[in-house]
Amino acid sequence: KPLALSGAHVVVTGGSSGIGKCIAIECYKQGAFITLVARNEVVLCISVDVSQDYGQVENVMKQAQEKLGPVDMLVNCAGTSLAGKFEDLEVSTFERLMSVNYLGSVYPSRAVITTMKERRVGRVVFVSSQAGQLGLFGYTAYSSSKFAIRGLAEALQMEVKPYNVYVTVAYPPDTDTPGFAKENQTKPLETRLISETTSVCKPEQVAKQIVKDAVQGNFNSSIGSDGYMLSSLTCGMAPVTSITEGLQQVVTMGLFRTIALFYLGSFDSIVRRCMTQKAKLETVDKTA
Ligand SMILES: NC(=O)C1=CN([C@@H]2O[C@H](COP(=O)(O)OP(=O)(O)OC[C@H]3O[C@@H](n4cnc5c(N)ncnc54)[C@H](OP(=O)(O)O)[C@@H]3O)[C@@H](O)[C@H]2O)C=CC1
Ligand SMILES: CCCCCCCCCCCCCCCC(=O)[C@@H](N)CO
Repeated sequence: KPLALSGAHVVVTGGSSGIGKCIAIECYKQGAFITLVARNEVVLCISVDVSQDYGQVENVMKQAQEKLGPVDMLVNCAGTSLAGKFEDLEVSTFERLMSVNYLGSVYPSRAVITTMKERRVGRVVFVSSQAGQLGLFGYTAYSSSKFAIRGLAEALQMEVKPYNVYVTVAYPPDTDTPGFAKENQTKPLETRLISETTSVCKPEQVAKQIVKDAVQGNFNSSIGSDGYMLSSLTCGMAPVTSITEGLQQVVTMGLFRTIALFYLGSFDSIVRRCMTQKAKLETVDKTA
């Protein structure tokens, strides 16, 4: 049964910018009471780093529940990205992305889940990425933190389903946000060229889709035809929301794997081309 957003209490982490901000606005439009959680302070916002200390996060959730009542829907959207070759990324970057993207989703969820189970009401939304469905050049640190979210979500969904609590994992493509602009400042050429396979989405559009899927209790939330293909192809042992979804996965699997092989071939050739290009430039530099 869909969750009625009118009068519901929705907590959005990462709600001060980009996709999270748009999700908050979308839920507000549908009549929900909103708590925003981020480090910077904006309207109606509680300031906390979601990845630092569990006690702090638990406190923030308590505060939010005292003000606006029990949380009906939690959207874990706080996250960050840094692209670079494996050998160029600092080890501390791996730790930071895992903290913010993975633990930053564990803490808020852990703080609200007991009440959701008791009330037999709730939605927990995780914002992964298309880069959480396949590993790409430049995303050794980012992709792993986004893959981790999927494992968490699958295990949690199996635990809480009998309590009428539903988990959604969203896999957005590149989306036009301040975070995306920042990521692009240091993105390797290979990563940029490969990512240009899919077009850049508007955050409002991504937010609308995520809210819709969360309200309906869909485990998977994706956007566009490549998003649809990726989700179908990588369904693995993910929970299935409807018979139609399951049938579609079964029927399309072979076809989508075939298409994927062509994409993989083109990604490898992009990487190879960039490598020979760089080698050429280096010999030119040396002879000059
Ligand atoms: N834009 C894109 O191309 C895509 C983004 N995504 C994912 O969507 C989510 C949102 O991305 P986007 O809108 O681009 O990001 P932005 O960088 O625009 O916004 C990130 C939000 O997260 C908050 N945040 C970051 N770190 C922390 C922290 N440690 N504690 C609390 N809040 C934090 C920021 O607030 P503050 O700085 O105030 O703390 C801000 O509100 C991320 O998880 C990202 O990985 C997925 C696919 C594509
Ligand atoms: C049948 C198979 C179809 C295959 C299509 C494959 C397309 C792959 C493109 C992946 C782009 C990566 C987006 C990462 C966005 C992100 O999370 C960052 N921008 C965050 O800032």
